[in-house]
Amino acid sequence: MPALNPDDAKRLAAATALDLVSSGMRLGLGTGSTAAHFVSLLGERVAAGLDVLCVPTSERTRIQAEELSIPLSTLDETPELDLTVDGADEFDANLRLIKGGGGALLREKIVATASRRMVVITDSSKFVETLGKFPLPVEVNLFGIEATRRMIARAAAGCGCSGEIRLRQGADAEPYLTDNGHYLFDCRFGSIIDPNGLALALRAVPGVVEHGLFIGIAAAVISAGPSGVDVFGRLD
Ligand SMILES: O=C(CO)[C@H](O)[C@H](O)COP(=O)(O)O
Repeated sequence: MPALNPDDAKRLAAATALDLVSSGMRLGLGTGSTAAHFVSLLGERVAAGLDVLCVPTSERTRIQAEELSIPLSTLDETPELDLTVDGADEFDANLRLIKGGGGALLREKIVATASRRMVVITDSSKFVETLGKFPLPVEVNLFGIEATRRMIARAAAGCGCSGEIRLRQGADAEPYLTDNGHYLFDCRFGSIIDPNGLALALRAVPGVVEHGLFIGIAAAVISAGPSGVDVFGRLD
């Protein structure tokens, strides 16, 4: 097989996930460049007659899906979904993920958890032995963020956390605001030896709305790279 560049690999993973979709399904649509490939390919299938109803995980994805005339719903109208397909910033062999690089982790986690199955699509560079090279996004309420930042650092004692507020891209250096009106801390914990323990500790901080550790949520990861497609977990 000829070498794949990362974007081709993302599209290949997305195309593989599309095989899991059939008419009548209610789908969660992820956020990010890999998920955007899936939405684009899904749009082609919808134009050819595929009948699906989709819940987007971000305004960005909603706009893309709307432009492609993909039928959309909200989680309030459609609270149970068959399948969510989304990207990830990192995954390990136990299907644990870091998500939120695109800023949509809260809706992504709500939508994925409301789905019978979550299937992750990535290029193979996202595989890690130990989570934590990618800074963990933590969505926080705007009230008392310095206090919250200190509590996160204490909660992650031993991880050597330094959390930085994510800024909008561009020159204004204003904090990035999520679709839900919150800030994000990008937390450098180093190697996350105990993801379950860290997840529990973060949830115990009152100002933390949600964090980007997805544990026990993904059923499978479709990872595409130079050697083709690898599937971690089960697709059925
Ligand atoms: O979690 C996410 C958005 O919040 C994305 O799925 C994650 O950042 C991966 O993005 P990409 O597919 O662009 O590499």
